[in-house]
This record gives sequence, structure tokens and C-alpha cells, in this order.
Amino acid sequence: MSNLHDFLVKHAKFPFPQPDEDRSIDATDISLIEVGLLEREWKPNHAVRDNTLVQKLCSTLENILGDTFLAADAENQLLARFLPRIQRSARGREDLDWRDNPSERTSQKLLDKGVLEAIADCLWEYGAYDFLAAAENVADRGSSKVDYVVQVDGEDKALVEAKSPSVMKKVGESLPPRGVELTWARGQSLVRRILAKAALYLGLRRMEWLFLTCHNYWIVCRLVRDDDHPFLAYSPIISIEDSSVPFQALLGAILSIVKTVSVEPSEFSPDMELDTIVEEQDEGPLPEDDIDNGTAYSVSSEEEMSGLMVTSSSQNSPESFQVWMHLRPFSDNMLALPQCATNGKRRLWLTRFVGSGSTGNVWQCRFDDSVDLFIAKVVEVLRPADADNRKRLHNEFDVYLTLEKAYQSGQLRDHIAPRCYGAFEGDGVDVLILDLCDGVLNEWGELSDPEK
Ligand SMILES: Nc1ncnc2c1ncn2[C@@H]1O[C@H](COP(=O)(O)OP(=O)(O)OP(=O)(O)O)[C@@H](O)[C@H]1O
Repeated sequence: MSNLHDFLVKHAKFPFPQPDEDRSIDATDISLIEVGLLEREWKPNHAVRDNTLVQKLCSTLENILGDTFLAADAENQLLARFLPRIQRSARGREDLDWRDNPSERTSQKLLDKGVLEAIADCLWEYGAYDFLAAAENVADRGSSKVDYVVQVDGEDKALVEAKSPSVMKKVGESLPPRGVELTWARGQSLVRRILAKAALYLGLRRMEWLFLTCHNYWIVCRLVRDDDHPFLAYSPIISIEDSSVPFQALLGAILSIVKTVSVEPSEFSPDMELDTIVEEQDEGPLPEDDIDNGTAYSVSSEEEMSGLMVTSSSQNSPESFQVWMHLRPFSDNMLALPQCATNGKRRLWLTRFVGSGSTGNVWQCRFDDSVDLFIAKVVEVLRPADADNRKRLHNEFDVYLTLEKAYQSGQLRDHIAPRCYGAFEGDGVDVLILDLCDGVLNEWGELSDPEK
């Protein structure tokens, strides 16, 4: 018999596969549509370094585990999850997966078979808790996927986001020593983008803890909810090499939520001194050019006449808090918006997330001062692969244009597709506006083959 906490401090260690830190660095941008969904108390304005964040989690774990004892057979089972036994099969063959870690994909594999399996066993030994690391989780109404939502007895407790060793190294090196103001814009430097995304993942799911990791290195993020000054706290980067601290921190965060034990607070004061990060050179127009998050903006009157603004923010949130994106019509857009669009300020409210297709995200929407519902198909270009989605949306629009010509010339009399009311583009975003085919598309699967 041994004390579970002492056992973990001594044994919860994993191999340190050789990380390839020189690969190209690539991180998906933040979705401004999703930023619009954040509620005030979950939308931090600052990210602040907390040098003792990891120790706070380790102390919480120690308090929670207390004098829990581990029976000898459980101890033997758990030992197989950690160094040195995890590196070899029962018959002594070396597991080559632990040799090197070149990429994000490998990081995920190592997390799956290493830390996450061990957390599952520890939670079972400690309190017969069921643990699941649900992969590729999409938040309610959102579209970005966090790599893992860790669940205990079916409830979400913390997030884990896998990164490549090269991204972790770069972010670890450039973590601001004190803190920064968080900016909700696209095209930011890697460290700003990663911190904003961590806050976005947590805020959308209304959760406190997110662990960024490539298995070798870890950064802990904590979203501190507050009506006036919500903020994100981040730890310095820590290594798993010959250290059980990352494992203790993750288990501490999970158990703090399971057992509702508060972790010593992270501090932030609105007048504290912050760091400035020099942004990397960005090509093209500044992303802010098309975004309005309450600050003054100017659009030419011609743009105002033909353009559109779009948001996923709630109409109940204060105007200054709403996140609007300015859109202009595609150059070949000859389709007219519905009559109701011209009643108000040419603003489109995305009111309900319908689903994701192979092209983009589909939202139910309505125009200012109107109750009529429409569909907006939205493509945001957040990573290189999204350029293909944008192309698909353009092709889809070409089909609607061809159909419109056929209707107008009398070649086609019946509408054979939802009516399209135009295509618009902004900085990194394209939007198609369509009729809402309520019921019909949703019941597509129930139609017989001839009906389809
Ligand atoms: N005009 C519409 N009215 C109502 N729901 C729609 C409309 N267009 C799309 N949807 C819904 O939005 C979701 C995604 O649709 P979308 O057409 O983008 O993708 P898809 O059906 O997977 O096809 P594709 O491969 O063409 O992208 C589906 O659930 C679909 O029923």
C-alpha cells in the first residue's frame, strides 16, 4: 500500500520522445463568427502570466487526494502506465512510438496512449470515475474543434489542445513575461493567436482549464470568469522530461472541477503593466479593416448602399460588445436582397447554427427589423485548406447565377433549388444568402429515392 499522491509525484512520468522543433509553424486562425458568440463574462480582454499556476494545481491535487491509499495490485497496474514500463511491451519489446515526436499528429497519438490513458486509470482508482477524452469537440453553435474535451462521468471538465513541438517551442519562447491585451482579430502573431484561441475555446464552452501540449511541453491556461474583467491566465511552458508535474497539474485541474475544490486564484488588475508584442509583418489590408467591435469605423456611402454587415452576436448584448463584419457584394453579384433586408440597416443576424457542410457553416439568419428567416452559408478562411471551401462557395454561387438567368428567360419555370439572394465577401469571409428550406432539407434522409 502507498499514498496515491506520493506515488504520482514519484512515478507519473513519461518518455521524452525527441521533438522535431524545426518544422514549419502553422496554426489555424480564430473565427470572428465564433468570437461574436462569446458572452461578456466569458470574453477576456487580457491574458496574464501566472508563474505559479502549475504549482497551484499541484497543491490542489495534493489537498484532494489527501491520504488516499493505493492497494498493491492497483499500484502495479498503474506502474505499467508510467516510465519505465510504458516504453516496453509485457515481453520487453520497445515501443518505437516513444522515440520521436515530429508533428501534431504524433503528439495526439502520444497523448492518447500516455497521459490520457493514465489519467483514466488514476480516476478509476481514486473514485471509480469514468473518464473519456472526447476528440475533436465542436462547441455549441461553434465550428472550431478543440482536440479533446475531457469528461468525467459524462460531464465536461477540462480541454486539451494538441500542438506540434515546433509550435510549442515557438509559443513557449515568446510567451509575454507579464501579460498582453487580447485582441479579437485575425492575422495576429502566433503567440497572440494561440492565447486568443485558448480563450475562445474556453469561453465558448464556459470552462476554466485548457492544456496546450505536444506531450513533451505543456502550457496551462485558465479562463477566469468575471462580469467586468474576465481574463486568461497562462503558465510558463513546462517539460514532461523527468517530471510528473504536467500530469499532476492536469489531474489537479480535472479533480478540482469534479470535487468543486477551488484552485488558488490567479491575479489580475486592470492597471497592471502589460507587455507589447511586435506583430509579424502581415500582407494585405489589416484584418481590422473589415471588423467592427464597437470601435469607430468608416465605410464609403457606396459600400453602405451595396454592402452588408453580419454578426453572430446576440441582439440582447450591448451594441458596443457586438462583433460585426463588413461585407461587400461579389463583383458578379446581380441578385437582389429580399425586400425585408432594405427596411433596416442592412445588417444580418446569424441567429442559429444549422450545421456544417463540405463547403462551410450554415446559419439561420434574419435581417434587421424583420422576422423573416433565411439561410447564410459562411466560409471563413482560417487556414490554407479553407481556400478550397471558398472556391466551392464561388462555384455554388455560379450555379445560382445560371439558374437565375434560366428563371428570368423562362427556360426554367419552377425553382429547383433554394433561391439565392446574393453573395458577399469581407476580409477572410464569404457569405451566400439563401431561402430557408425549413423541413425539406432536414427531412431529406426520410425521402424515398424517387422523391429525391
Ligand atoms: N437553404 C437551406 N435551408 C435549410 N437548411 C439548409 C439550407 N442549406 C443547407 N442547409 C442545412 O445545412 C447543413 C449543411 O448544408 P450544406 O448544403 O452546406 O452541406 P451538405 O448538405 O453537407 O452538402 P454539400 O456537400 O453540398 O456541402 C445541412 O444540415 C442542410 O440541411
